[in-house]
Amino acid sequence: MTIIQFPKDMKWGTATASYQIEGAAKEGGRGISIWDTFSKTPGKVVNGDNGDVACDSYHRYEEDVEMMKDLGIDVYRFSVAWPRIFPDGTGKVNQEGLDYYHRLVDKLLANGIEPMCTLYHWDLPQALQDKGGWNNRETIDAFVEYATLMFNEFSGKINKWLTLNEPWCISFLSNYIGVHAPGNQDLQLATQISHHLLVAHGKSVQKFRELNIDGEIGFAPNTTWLEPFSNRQEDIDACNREIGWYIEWFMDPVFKGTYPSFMVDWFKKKGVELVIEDGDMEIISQPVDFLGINYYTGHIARYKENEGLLDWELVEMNYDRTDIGWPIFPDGLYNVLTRIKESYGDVPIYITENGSCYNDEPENGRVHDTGRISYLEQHLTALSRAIASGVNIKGYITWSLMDNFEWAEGYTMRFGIVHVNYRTLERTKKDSFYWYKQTIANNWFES
Ligand SMILES: N=NNCCOCCOc1ccc(-c2cn(C[C@@H]3NC[C@@H](O)[C@H]3O)nn2)cc1
Repeated sequence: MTIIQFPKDMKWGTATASYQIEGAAKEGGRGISIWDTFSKTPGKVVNGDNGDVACDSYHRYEEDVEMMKDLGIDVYRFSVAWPRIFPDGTGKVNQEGLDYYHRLVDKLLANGIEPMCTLYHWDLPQALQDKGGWNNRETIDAFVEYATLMFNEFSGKINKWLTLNEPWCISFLSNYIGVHAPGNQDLQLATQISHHLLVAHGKSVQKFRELNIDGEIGFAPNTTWLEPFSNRQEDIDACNREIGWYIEWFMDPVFKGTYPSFMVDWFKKKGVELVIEDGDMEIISQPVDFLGINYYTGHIARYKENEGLLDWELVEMNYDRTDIGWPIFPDGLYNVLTRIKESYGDVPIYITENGSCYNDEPENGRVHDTGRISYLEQHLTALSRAIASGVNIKGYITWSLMDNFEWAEGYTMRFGIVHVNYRTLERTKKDSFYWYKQTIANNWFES
């Protein structure tokens, strides 16, 4: 047996997001989001599931914070529903919305848990989408207005802020691949949106500095890893294009002030013409205090001419898979983190999402999610290797505290360390909850 030990100042946490857990979609003055619209569009979400009730965390947040207290976490990463604050996206502020997040944050602080707030986790006010959404540069200004209000309202209570969650999902998954809201399938549109998102990120960081807000700010790109099937340059290049679509496309602008030329050239070949206004890249490359990294899975791949957007295909290597079908590929987490360190230096990193889908159900009041424990062991081992190789890891935040609305998969895919009965809303701590609790208490685990 091996002891996997973590640094003494390691922070441990859990993550959720507003649309996925809150419910109360028509309460407290909340406006409509693009996920309310998308989930109610036939065929978009499995079983026609939606976030009207979800985990009802809007009403049950006190119980949820008490579970976090029992878990012993240092930090809770949640997101704010923009439509609860600005029901029309901009203009009139909804005080009931602010009051809800004050109740949540106050409960966290009273229990010694640090709030980490994600400002945008995909639930754009529909009113803004009706005016072009992220393709309209006015949405950038609306985001800065929203961020400014939140910075001022919660200054002194919230000290860790994330501007955007998974800009690759917001832009490409939602506007090119089209499986997330608003469901467009247009590469030019998606690429331009990715740029507007980065400008919105940079402008809100600028505002954070101007307001002299006490705390730290970053953003949370999602990442993936493709291992080349051979050492042929065409296989290596193909894998670098997919990895670069998630990592360099979003991190080079923030940390280097430019888009990666190998990706710009590739997108240009696909007919994309990015419109960059004077000053955009200077705004985007505002220094951040930390980087959130989300990682779930990786693959083996090789070059295949004219295959998909980036000319690669999967090579099936019969890796174990979680219940959502994603290969279990912990070395990918190590590879992503060391690539980021090599490219961008000693930027402080929180793993802001890492977790697995296992759909185990309760048996006699227990949920024996052994697969999730194994996934955590493997990925925390990879994380400890990255720390040993010098990556500046400040904390690990697992996705997710509880089962919740998994976007296009609805409630069919469970990522929580706490089981949720969606009929009764009863919470049941899974075996992985108790494993994670012990790991947090020890700051080590036996593998
Ligand atoms: N690359 N080419 N793809 C081609 C075809 O893709 C089809 C589907 O793709 C994807 C890619 C990525 C995801 C995904 C989901 N989560 C989990 C959430 N993270 C934020 C939090 O809210 C969690 O719920 N993270 N990532 C889903 C679907």
